[in-house]
Amino acid sequence: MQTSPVRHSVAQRPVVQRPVAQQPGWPDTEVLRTVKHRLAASLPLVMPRESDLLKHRLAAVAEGRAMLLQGGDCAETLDTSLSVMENRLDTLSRMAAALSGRTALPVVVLARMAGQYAKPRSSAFEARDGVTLPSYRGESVNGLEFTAAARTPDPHRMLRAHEAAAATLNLARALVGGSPTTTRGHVPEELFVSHEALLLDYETPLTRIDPYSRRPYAGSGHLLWAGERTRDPDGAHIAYLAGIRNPVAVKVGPTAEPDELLALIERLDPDQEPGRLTFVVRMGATVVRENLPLLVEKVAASGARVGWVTDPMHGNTYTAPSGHKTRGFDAVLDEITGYFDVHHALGTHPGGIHLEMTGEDVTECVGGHTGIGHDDLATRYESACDPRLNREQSLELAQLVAEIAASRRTPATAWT
Ligand SMILES: O=C[C@H](O)[C@H](O)COP(=O)(O)O
Ligand SMILES: C=C(OP(=O)(O)O)C(=O)O
Repeated sequence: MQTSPVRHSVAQRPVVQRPVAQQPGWPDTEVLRTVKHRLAASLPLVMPRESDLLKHRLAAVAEGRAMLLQGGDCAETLDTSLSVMENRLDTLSRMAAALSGRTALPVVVLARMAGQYAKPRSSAFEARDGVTLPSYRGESVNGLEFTAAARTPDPHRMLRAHEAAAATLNLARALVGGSPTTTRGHVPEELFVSHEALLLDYETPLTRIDPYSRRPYAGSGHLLWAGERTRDPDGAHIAYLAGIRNPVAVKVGPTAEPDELLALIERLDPDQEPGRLTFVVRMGATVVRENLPLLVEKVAASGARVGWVTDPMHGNTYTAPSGHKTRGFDAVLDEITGYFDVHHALGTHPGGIHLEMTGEDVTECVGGHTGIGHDDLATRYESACDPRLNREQSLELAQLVAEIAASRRTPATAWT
């Protein structure tokens, strides 16, 4: 019989009563309560010692001795397949090899996977042809189909998401542990998983007390992050992240002020624990050079030891004439270049990259050497939410980032 040393859920203990942004309006609180009890009784997906190991690896990123490659779907679906998993891991592995080969730094691979089932939305509702329904918020909340039935939030979906996460992680671990003759292509040597800690009704029941350290850890993934829309230092998401011992990250958008980052550091990393906190900058190519320097300067001056990473996707989204949400490869590259330039000028370590990407040949982002244009978007647009770089675009970008990183060495980067 499988036993787990981490089985005491803290699900029913309210972390703190605070405003909770971006939560679904569950129609039936009794069903919600039952589902939370079932999640609380289920096995965790990851173990505290694995999260501690990731924290240790991320300390090397924060200290300029390693780079982070974080990537995966915008919104995972429940129907992933073996070949999609293999292609994703193979692509991540090749990207890591490109980064590592050119910079001579180890690369920590952190998949957006096995938990990326909940999405924050700009608008709570979507209107089509005079019909208004709740926006799609990810597979753990409601369905993508534009019908009232599919769009009504259903707490049972959290159980299905948990099952899908377990199956995904199980397969990923098998692929990572498998020999090259039993798996197709490359796999990262060591794999960690991450997702946005958006749905507190999912995260809280899966939070467990580690019997060894007696401290709470998220059992749903190795690293959890707070998004741009839920990073209020006084909000419930930051209170939740403050209460767990996993490594955590926070997205930093164009409106972020130095004082907000200092407040986040105070809440999330008061002991200045190496690897505990990473800031993921997603400002947009047009503002990163202007807005980022002050933030990095003020954080560095505070003595905090956070890691910095660029997410060049979320600040560069626009709607193509066909109506598809898309991102341009050139803007993505421009934001990365600006981000590395800022760190180079300040003598700080740029840390790495966070991407929405897939190993499939989808047509969701435009540009890159294969020349995907607006007219191609409809050919294979499969994302349930935001557009991802496809396999060729991801590999091309990794080569270019490796060149940028290698040509902008900073004193804070412990180059060999
Ligand atoms: O991945 C991200 C968010 O959920 C997304 O960018 C929000 O998209 P929206 O502006 O279409 O709601
Ligand atoms: C929603 C996301 O990003 P952000 O919070 O930066 O908008 C995301 O990474 O899925």
